[in-house]
Amino acid sequence: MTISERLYQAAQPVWKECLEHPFVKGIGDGSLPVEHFRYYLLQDYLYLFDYARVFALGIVKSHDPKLMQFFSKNVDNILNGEMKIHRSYMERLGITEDHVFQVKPALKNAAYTNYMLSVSHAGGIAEVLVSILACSWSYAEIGQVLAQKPGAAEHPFYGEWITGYASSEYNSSNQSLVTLTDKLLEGCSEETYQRMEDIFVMCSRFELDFWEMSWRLEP
Ligand SMILES: Cc1ncc(CN)c(N)n1
Repeated sequence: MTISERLYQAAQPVWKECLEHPFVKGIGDGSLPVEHFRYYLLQDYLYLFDYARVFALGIVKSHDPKLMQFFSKNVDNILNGEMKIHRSYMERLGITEDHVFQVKPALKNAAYTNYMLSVSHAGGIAEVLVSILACSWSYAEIGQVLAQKPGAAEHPFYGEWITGYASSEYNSSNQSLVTLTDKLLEGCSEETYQRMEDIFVMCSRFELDFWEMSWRLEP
């Protein structure tokens, strides 16, 4: 098995809980109350700024110009790509960016982003990659699974979120992270792999926490 296949298998029990979470199922069948999604949208917009900072640490920690360009492109993909989904919903919900910046990150949101930033500051490129990979990959999987539900991608409100994360653009960006992770960690010691798996599974658990936090509208 490749490194990424081992990581994927290690996180499957948690990702299965994410796919079965009522918040995620509510997006898939259109039953999610909009106020829950509104809460999630605000928290996730704040989250993505820190997520972009983790990618920026990849630039700081790289000595290979090609790697710096890779991480720089991903910072742009978030700030000017993925966040377009959020800005579109903000417009539909009448939320200004000024309002978003008055919102405080919820406890579990701050815990997640500070964990990713902490392991990435302390570690090297590999730690940066595996801390962002659970985020990127779990959403690619959720997007693909929800898009296969009859009518889900056509839902007048949640369809845009589903098609965004099921898009070939998002999935090819995710695949580039998977490929780079396998390349950088190929032949690593079992001790190094275990350290990476611990980070990947921890971030997967934070992903599940983020859905639960959004379902319960937690402060
Ligand atoms: C909490 C979270 N995790 C992952 C993603 C997908 N980049 C996201 N937008 N938000």
